[in-house]
Amino acid sequence: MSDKREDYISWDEYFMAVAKLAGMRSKDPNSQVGCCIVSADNKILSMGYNGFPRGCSDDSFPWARENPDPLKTKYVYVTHSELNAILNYRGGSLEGSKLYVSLFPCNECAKAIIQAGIRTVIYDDDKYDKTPSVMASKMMFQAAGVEFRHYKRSNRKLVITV
Ligand SMILES: O=c1ccn([C@H]2C[C@H](O)[C@@H](COP(=O)(O)O)O2)c(=O)[nH]1
Ligand SMILES: [Zn+2]
Repeated sequence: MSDKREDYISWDEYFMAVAKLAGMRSKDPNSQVGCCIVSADNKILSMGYNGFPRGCSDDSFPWARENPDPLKTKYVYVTHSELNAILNYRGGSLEGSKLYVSLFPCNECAKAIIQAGIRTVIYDDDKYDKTPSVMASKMMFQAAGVEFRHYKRSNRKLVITV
């Protein structure tokens, strides 16, 4: 008779939780986005979160969403979680991999995802779904044959004491 645990987390729970854990590193006060790239055989290849590029200090660059001067907003500086995860990968090709992300990718990330050869996107939040950026992402994914599916929340609470 097997003594195997039965309440272990699923692959989807595991990778989305890792993506969200990465997002907890973000200094963005409004949207903390995390990403986890996984091989076709379920090995974690890379992770990323939204943040300013190396050398661009969180103490000198702005996290504001709105300002009459665009140079005083975060948007022109922040590197998105998906791009960071792609750029953080040091192993060669991401061809055929899967990408878990806590927020649906914007059009710029969609381009990078497609060009990196990532084949599947599993996303959680889709709060910007009616924006031209996300609509463009979906059109590009469909044209490029990148599958995207909404993460089905189990609503399980995972408690980690650190
Ligand atoms: O594909 C994406 C889209 C957005 N992000 C990051 C970029 C920003 O830091 C936030 C969005 O900020 P809002 O205040 O919600 O406009 O999310 C990303 O990492 N990936
Ligand atoms: Zn993006």
